[in-house]
Amino acid sequence: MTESGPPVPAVPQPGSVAQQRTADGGPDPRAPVSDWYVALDSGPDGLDSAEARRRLGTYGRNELRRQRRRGWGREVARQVGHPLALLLWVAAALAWVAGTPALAGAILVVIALNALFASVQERQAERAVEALSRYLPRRARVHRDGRWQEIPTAEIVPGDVLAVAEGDRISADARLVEGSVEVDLAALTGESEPVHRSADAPPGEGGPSEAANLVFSGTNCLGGQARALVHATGMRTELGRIAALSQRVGREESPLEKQVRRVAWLIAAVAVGAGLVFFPIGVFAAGMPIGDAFAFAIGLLVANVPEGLLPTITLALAVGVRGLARVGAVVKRLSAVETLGSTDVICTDKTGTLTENRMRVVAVRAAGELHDPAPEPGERPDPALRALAVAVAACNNAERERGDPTEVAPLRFAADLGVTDPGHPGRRAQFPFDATLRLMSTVDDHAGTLWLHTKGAPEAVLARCTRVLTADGADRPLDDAYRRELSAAVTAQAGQGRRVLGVARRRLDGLPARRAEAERELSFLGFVAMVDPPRPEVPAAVARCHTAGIRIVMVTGDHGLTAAAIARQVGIVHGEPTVVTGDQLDAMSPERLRELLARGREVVFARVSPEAKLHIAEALRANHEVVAMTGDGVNDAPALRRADIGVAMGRTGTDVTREAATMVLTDDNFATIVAAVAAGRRVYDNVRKFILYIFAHATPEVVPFLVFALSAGAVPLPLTVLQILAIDLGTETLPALALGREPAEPGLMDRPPRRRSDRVVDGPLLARAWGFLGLISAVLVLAGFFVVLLRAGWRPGAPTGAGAPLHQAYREATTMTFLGIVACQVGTAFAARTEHASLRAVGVFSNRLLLWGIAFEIGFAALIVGVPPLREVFGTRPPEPAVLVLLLAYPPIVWGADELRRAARRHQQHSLI
Ligand SMILES: Nc1ncnc2c1ncn2[C@@H]1O[C@H](COP(=O)(O)OP(=O)(O)OP(=O)(O)O)[C@@H](O)[C@H]1O
Repeated sequence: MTESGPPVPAVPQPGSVAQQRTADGGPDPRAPVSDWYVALDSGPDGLDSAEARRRLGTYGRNELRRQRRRGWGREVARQVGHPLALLLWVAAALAWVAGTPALAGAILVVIALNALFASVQERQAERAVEALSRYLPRRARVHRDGRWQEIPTAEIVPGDVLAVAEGDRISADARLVEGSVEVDLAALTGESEPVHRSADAPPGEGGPSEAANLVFSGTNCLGGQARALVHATGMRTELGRIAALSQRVGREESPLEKQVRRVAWLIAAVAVGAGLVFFPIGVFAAGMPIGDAFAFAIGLLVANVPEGLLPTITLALAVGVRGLARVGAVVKRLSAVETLGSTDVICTDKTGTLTENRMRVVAVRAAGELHDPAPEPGERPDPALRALAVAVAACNNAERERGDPTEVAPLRFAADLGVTDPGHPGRRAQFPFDATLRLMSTVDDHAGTLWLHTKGAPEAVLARCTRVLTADGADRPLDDAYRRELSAAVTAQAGQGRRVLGVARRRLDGLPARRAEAERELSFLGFVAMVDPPRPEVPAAVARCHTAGIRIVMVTGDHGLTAAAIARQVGIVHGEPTVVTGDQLDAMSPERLRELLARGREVVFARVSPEAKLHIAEALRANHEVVAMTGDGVNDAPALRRADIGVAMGRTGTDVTREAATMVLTDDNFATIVAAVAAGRRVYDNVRKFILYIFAHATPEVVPFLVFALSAGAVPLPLTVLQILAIDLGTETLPALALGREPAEPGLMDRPPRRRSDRVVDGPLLARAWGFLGLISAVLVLAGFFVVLLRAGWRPGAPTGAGAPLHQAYREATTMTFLGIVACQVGTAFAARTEHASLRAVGVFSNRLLLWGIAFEIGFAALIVGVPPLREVFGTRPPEPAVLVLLLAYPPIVWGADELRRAARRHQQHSLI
């Protein structure tokens, strides 16, 4: 292979694979491996970096190209055809037919602006989700330059030799050249039943996905280990061909969005109803000209159809997603943000999530003697201690500083005793760690003698031991009394929160065929006990959960006492928790489990197999709790899928769990889950804030109209159609958006989780919006209106139409109403910033965007009132300065009243406690 050589074709080479391709053009799996190496100009050692780089240039990155996004035109067209927009189209048509083309034009502008706005928001939301892949770079192990290297999967090229191991998501199409694996082809075939793929398997009949020696991009390895020769990458893979993943990021509507959609329709119906009711009242009771009444009815309808609500919520969720990614929690669905906020229970692993996963051996017991793991200088270990060190060094897949910490720590301990086994030259076979058996064994040839070395959970190891090694290196039978003594010694270590590994061995005469045959009649060598300190930030995060009414259930594969001790150390439990072991769990009926998990109980699950986690998730959900569950291994995937929020570990977790999870923690840290819950609560709160804000204007808009109607026209209409439109679709938009970015309110994590059944728009919200903020605003606004009219000498029933002497005063009065509503909405915006706390607690100026939004609101209103051509369009005329100054009082009155209301509520709640 030379750097300047011609590009290497992925498959075709005369006389080899090329001539044996299958009918659909794929390589023929029947060709021997040697032919494949030739065809791909590679070898068992893979490529060198220079060649790989060159091929990357030739074949491109190993990525699935996304289907092109919808173009702007189509996106806007979609928004223009949105059902709520259709309502506006009807209104525009009616306005046109009724002979008010100006209004029809205004409505068209509204439709266009809304469509544009919604498209921008949706795009931003989509981008936020797509950008998440940056936070979760996928990596793969390939053999290059004569050694195994980790590279980004996008850089895999045809000819690479790829390592495939349990939990990996396979990232290219490849031919197995060594080993065998269980794979889940669901992404390709839809079949989720795992299939066996082996380098030596005879290829099956049928399409390439049935070939028993091929693996494919996008499928998951559920077990085993293999090496594979990559033959297709990127869009040339089977997956690329069917383009299953090349679609846009899937987006299902979240419950919140569904609720809001329903609310939007309800309000639209109310708006239409209001328009319909107004028309006859305007014409018959108030004697309005039919055309004016019609125009006003349409205006009322247009102003109140909440067409911007849904995209705004989508954007708020997307902003939440982006914020979460920054704190280390990558969520894969927008709706997850919202679910997170209502989390009732977090089921968490222990190792690595609550603890640092940095193990250190602190005690060793061999031949009945407890040793300090650090030997005195020059000390020579006795034969039993040495045998133990040899066993843990051999039965180990870590390198000195790299690998599973449960393996690194014993390896370091053995090295301190002068025992190492780098590269395991004598290893003949391996039974990898099995989380259900809790054992790992290797068969090692040491100086011509074949040994089985086993390490694992002490009770699992002891159950397979019949003998024990004594200090002088002799074997003696393991009697019951000694068994009890050993168990007590293990218990003493576990009770201090230590992880204990039992170690044993057996002399073999030949390679055992099956695991059960090998792991029996062992000779017990002793145990090592390790500490794994809790992460420093965890106790505070646990305390935060408790004040937030969120329960934490520890679910671990570790010993019950170890689990309980760590749970106590980090504050998850306070007294003696109920410790339920995996065996007890398996024997339990679903009802009993539900009862056990009922609220208020302190439960720790220990020695639990990953499969049992599924039952825990199910029981909690059956108790109507919203469950977040962590996991890292392949077998955790079903439980993660079953939980409301499956949480995978980004660092130590497997690709398979990451795939199954809703949220991936880039730092594996429990505290990040809690931060994510807080973020979820904040997003939900903010959605309520802007709904409150945009609902509040309804009262000051509708009450003047009621006054007009009830007075049978003696009081003129205090607001014109276009002025209503200017408020609802102009001045108010930016402050509403800014409320979606509010910082968290103090006390966010001091209240219990929201119930699943809670509605985002509920009675108290409506009462506050319409009955409190809205009503105060309506009173102020009407006061301003009447002040202007009365100062001009108006009396009820006096004509105010065009040409009447009072017409200019009437224009000033409607302008005062318009400005009054704007001013009140400024106060409402500040009030809406908090639901419970005082604004001082969050900081009056802490939401910069809102300040800009309000500046825009005031600027926009000033233009409408101040610029002569706009005055003509909107029918405005600036009132006298002496009246205008009244407006300055409106925001503080509205806001202050709400501050008092909140203070009173806080006081009431406080005295209830
Ligand atoms: N590499 C290993 N070799 C042998 N035994 C192991 C190994 N890793 C863990 N064990 C044993 O198996 C038990 C369960 O381990 P497992 O990996 O299932 O739990 P875990 O996932 O680390 O714990 P947690 O669920 O708290 O994260 C451990 O307590 C230990 O006794």
